[in-house]
Amino acid sequence: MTAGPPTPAGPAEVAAAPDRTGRRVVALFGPYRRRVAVVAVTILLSSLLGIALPFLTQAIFDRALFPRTAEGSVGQPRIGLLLVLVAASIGVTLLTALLGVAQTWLATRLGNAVMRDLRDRLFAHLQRMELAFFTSTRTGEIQSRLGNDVAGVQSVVTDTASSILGNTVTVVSALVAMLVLSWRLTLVAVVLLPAFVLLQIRVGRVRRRVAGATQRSVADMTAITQETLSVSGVLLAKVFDRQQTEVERYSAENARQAELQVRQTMTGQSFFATVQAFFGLTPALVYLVAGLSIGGVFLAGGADTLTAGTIVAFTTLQTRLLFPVVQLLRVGVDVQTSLALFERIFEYLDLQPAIVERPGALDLAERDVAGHVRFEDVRFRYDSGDRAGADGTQPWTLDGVSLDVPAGSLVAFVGPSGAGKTTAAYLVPRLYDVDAGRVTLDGHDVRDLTRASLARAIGVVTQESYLFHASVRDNLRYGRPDATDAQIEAAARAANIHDRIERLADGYGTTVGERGYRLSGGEKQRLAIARVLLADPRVLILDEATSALDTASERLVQQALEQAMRGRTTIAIAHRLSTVLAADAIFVFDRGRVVERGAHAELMAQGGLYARLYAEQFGGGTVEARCEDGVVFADGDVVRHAPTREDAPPRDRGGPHRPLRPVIPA
Ligand SMILES: Nc1ncnc2c1ncn2[C@@H]1O[C@H](COP(=O)(O)OP(=O)(O)OP(=O)(O)O)[C@@H](O)[C@H]1O
Repeated sequence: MTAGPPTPAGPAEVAAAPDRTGRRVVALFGPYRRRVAVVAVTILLSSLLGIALPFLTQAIFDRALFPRTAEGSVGQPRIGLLLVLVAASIGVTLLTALLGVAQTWLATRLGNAVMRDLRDRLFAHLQRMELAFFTSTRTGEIQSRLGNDVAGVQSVVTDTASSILGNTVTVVSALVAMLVLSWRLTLVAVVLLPAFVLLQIRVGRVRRRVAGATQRSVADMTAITQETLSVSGVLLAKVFDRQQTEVERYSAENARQAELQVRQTMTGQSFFATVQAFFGLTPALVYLVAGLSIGGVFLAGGADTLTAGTIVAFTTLQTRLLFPVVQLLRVGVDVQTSLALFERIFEYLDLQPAIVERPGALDLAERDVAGHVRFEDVRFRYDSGDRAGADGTQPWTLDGVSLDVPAGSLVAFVGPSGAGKTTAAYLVPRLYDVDAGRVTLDGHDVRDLTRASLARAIGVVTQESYLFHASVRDNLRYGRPDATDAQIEAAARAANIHDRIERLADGYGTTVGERGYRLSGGEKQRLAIARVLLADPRVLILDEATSALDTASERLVQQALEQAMRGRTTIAIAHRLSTVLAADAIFVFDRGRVVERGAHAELMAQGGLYARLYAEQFGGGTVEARCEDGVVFADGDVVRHAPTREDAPPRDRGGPHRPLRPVIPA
């Protein structure tokens, strides 16, 4: 079974392995070891310089400003030494600032390189995922992981490493310096630190859980926005007057998210306030303990070392400790929070694409492809969660389909809606893979061919013609990137769209697609046909669906298709009379099986399902195609639906009146 999204490990499963996630995050920096080393050295240098300052301060106080004489009293200030020490302090401060700039530059570049790799990897990985993954995942969810989740870890990746390193070095060196100055005072200053670290780990865990929920809510909101604010979504909401419902749906999720954001931000705030308060109060405690020990009340023996300079230097160091300690505790929490986001990103990176190229796959040269397609006892089912049968298995969507499409022939797939025609056609370019049996191209199992050679050999024109937000020219060139302007124009002429393009404001340079010029369904389809003509595949898969076309462009599309089919193997999911009449073979699908096969006349003679469909869908040979706005008759007449009321008499457009049958989508 290849269809359906491969299931990633559930959140609980992933959450159980934070170490593994952490290791994977560290591994992201792997390719940049040298840059990491350079950043580490600059951080080390600037932290050490930072620690040098309090010692200079101590020297300024004890040796330059208030030097002790041999007798133990305070002597005259030593101006020469004072100048040297002040100059050194200024030098150290300036150097630290310069190093800070360099360090920020290096660390930002490093972090952004890692982020760039992560986004590239994720995007490339998603491109490799099979169609089934996208049909079963909300677009907004995918966009949110690539956008919001990756953006959410950005600051952690760009800042955390240097923050952890820088602050750790500062904390450790400050502690060492404080111990050198006075181990007794150091004890007072750090007595609660271990408790804070333990608490921080707990806070981080809670924050991580909240962050996971927040990101899921962000993804839900992106999905709602994407679904409802797209052109189709807005159109649907307007025609059913459901805009208020959509507003309420958005609003409910929005409220949930706002609450989660507040919870996420507030988790641990009181903890951080406590830490801050403790460190803020410590200098006072230090003065007290120092005073008591100098007075001999407390910490006997401390008086010798506790000079004014030492106490000033010590409290300077201790205040300097506050910021990095709080930063480290915060970073610890941030890292845990970001693990929740990383888990969501890795979850996608861990998805195994179900349809991949076999090692040593055959690269069929374009000129060697004849275009002979065969289905051999093919079985396939979607992993859609549809109701299973009594034996627990889902019914087959295609159940033992065998058929032969000789090179250069035109075959038509017909059958009731949902019979499996599109599914069968999609197995040829490997949009899905068979579960049993095989599909071959010129005798090679399609799974043994390289993706590139298969894509070169097979062209697909789907019901919905998708255009990118780009110029007409670039959209057409998607079919053959090296096509010349002359080739593009020739393809457009063959697809009956050249004249229309010429009438657009900027001709071939006009932007179409997503937010570009709105082309009609028929025009888009003709552009899609021109695109496939440019690619010039040996095999053409064609979903003819005419129900989305208007009668005016139907004839133009039909002519374009005739061009496209010429000289290549064509598998048409047929909705036109002319196609079934011209087909070398017709395969009639019903509930996943081919129930009838043969040319039109043979099938009519059998008087089975085809004969019935022919009577219904093609009006027994009078209807060429049923379109969005009416019916095109075989003799070229067009009858449109009444524009407003269903029961109004049909308007005649250039032909004799005929009773209008309801449009039956095939
Ligand atoms: N992505 C999917 N996931 C799950 N089930 C699907 C998916 N696509 C199609 N199906 C189901 O598979 C069956 C065959 O669908 P298919 O689109 O191949 O039919 P069809 O004959 O081409 O119909 P139509 O003429 O209406 O396009 C249907 O029951 C359909 O609901």
